[in-house]
Amino acid sequence: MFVQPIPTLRREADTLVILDQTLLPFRSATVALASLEAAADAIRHMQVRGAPLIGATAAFGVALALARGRADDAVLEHALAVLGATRPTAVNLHWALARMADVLRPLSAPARCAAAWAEAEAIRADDAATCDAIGRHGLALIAAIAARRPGPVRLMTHCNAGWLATCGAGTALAPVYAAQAAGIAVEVVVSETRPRNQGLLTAWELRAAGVPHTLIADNAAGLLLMRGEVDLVITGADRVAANGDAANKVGTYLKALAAHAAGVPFYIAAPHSTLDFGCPDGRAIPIEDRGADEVCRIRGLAADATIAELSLAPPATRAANPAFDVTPAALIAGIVTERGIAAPGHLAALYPEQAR
Ligand SMILES: CSC[C@@H](O)[C@@H](O)C(=O)COP(=O)(O)O
Repeated sequence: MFVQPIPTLRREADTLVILDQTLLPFRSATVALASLEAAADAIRHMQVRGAPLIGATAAFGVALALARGRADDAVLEHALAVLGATRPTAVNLHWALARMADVLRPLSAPARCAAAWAEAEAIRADDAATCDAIGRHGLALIAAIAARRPGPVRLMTHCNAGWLATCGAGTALAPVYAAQAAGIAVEVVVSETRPRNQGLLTAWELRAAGVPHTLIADNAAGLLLMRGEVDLVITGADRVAANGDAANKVGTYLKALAAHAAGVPFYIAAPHSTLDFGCPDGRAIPIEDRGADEVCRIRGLAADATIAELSLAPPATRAANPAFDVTPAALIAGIVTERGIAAPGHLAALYPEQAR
């Protein structure tokens, strides 16, 4: 089982201790969240991020709400509503809250608090096990390429779908860590992922794990794919529709298009909590619009080692910031799940109970 070098979240007494991802890759620090509002803010402001981790944090957010006073219906429903409105695209958020609601609604108020902590912890543990299973299935893709030719397998990814985004090994990076454990050489091409630069988080975790990697500007991905410098692309997802269309961090679609044109297989790695059979196709997936500030400003480490923010654009520049895009199923070679790899249109066969 993959062990996170620093837990992305953990319960400590009646608080939730998270690794604050807004400080990475510059500084690694944890923060203790003690209330519903603190948990909701941590999700909104991306102190925690990545679809599975957002879901787990929301589950613990419900426990925090119930631990702070009365655990009656009004408190529970308020917590579910506040957390449910934090970020719109990752369906894991709604999946986790629905799981909490199913367990907690039938209980009496006095029984709810302990049950909420227990269920949140179960969601955390399930996610860790799920990531390991995704790693095992994705490893087969990497091993097949390694068996065909000498040299390291060259894998491209986008955003951060590693351990930082989950409670375990990650989704897209779980096969990379599994390959490393199996002694198969892998090199990862990491795209920067403007505007929030989650690719820098990927570079940070790969560096710590000793996995060779190269950071590229997002716009360099097409050239590398066209030149045959990449063997396969694997990204995570925030929501996969019933037909296999997959929403992920903005820029994923362009990589899938370029991979398709270059004949390079493009895979999505996603757990059951990311599958939304209620969405018939990608057009029904809500796309988060974040503030223009994220496009017009940039954070970095200043010469005095403080984290500094700089303006990139002239004042009052109008900027749009759609945070996700949708890759059509036709561009996806397969979806790597904890139950195996499915062709995008065949997810229901792997998850009949969810598809019903
Ligand atoms: C295992 S995480 C998969 C996705 O959640 C990830 O690729 C992504 O898009 C994260 O977006 P973020 O905005 O950083 O939460």
